[in-house]
Amino acid sequence: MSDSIVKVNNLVKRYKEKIAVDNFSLELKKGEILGLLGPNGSGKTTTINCILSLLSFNKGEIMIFDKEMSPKAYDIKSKIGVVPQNVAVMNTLNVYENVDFFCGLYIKDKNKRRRYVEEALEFTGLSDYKKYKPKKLSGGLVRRLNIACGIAHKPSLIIFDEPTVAVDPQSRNAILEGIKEMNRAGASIIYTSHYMEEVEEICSRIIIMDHGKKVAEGTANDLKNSLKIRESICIGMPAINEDIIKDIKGINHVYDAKYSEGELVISLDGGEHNLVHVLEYFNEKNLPFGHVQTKLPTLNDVFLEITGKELRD
Ligand SMILES: Nc1ncnc2c1ncn2[C@@H]1O[C@H](COP(=O)(O)OP(=O)(O)OP(=O)(O)O)[C@@H](O)[C@H]1O
Repeated sequence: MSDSIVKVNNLVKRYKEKIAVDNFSLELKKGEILGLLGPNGSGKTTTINCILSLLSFNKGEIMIFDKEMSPKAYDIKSKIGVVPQNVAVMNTLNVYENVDFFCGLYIKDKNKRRRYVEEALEFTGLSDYKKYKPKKLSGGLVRRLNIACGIAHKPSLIIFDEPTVAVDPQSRNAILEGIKEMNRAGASIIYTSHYMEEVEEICSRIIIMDHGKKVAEGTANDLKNSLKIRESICIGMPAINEDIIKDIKGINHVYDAKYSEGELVISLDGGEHNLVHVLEYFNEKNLPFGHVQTKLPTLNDVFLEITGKELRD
């Protein structure tokens, strides 16, 4: 078997006139956490649902564990864990029974199943809530239950579709740590999100989507290193004249300098010790200034440079 876990080739999915996924390809290799990052409506969930054969598609090919995926490929499905965007648990069952139900779809041996359910509850921090019905849990704990149900059968491929939407910071951190732990334990993971900080924190590789298309792919560093602007320096100033802006534009590696609303923003295309050079100039000219802040590029800057718009909602 190759080390390819999921391979999507030239996927096209239309909803009537609307093209939701447009010739999209991806490959998840063994041991990776692949991040699918894109704004709302960019096609992430549609792609995931096509990968899982929950949706039919118009064109393309989907291989999982080197086999063609199809709605009846039960041998493949038994090795996949899914944590859907919309919480999918049963309100009439308590926490333990929910996890036991989902685990029981794949694990028939009762003793093994009991152990797996206990491990999933422990892993998601739900051991103290076994008897609780979902309606009695906080939003963050329900999300953790959703995860426990998706991963209890110890799948080797796990797909998370925006698992931290509307989750408090403590549960969010627990979820992200848990995902890293599952990966260390051997699971290969696809993680969709529109939160760039999360994707950057946990993913070994990132694909950025927009309008159903792949617009960029690489590690977070690859993507940021591809930018023209590599650093920005923001300096608070009461006023500035055009000659000074012209001088600053002449400093080594300065790509642009703009002043608005009491702040000068200097963009740089590389170099080292840029702040020192800029402040030396300020000193030399005896220019008054307030706050000074340097900013490194983010994945939002990558998205902005490629698409001309912000990744954030
Ligand atoms: N059942 C449907 N019928 C018609 N259009 C749909 C349907 N489901 C999704 N779409 C459209 O397809 C596009 C992609 O949607 P999708 O839900 O895959 O995006 P997403 O990146 O997962 O967004 P979100 O983060 O909001 O879930 C959107 O324009 C959406 O409105």
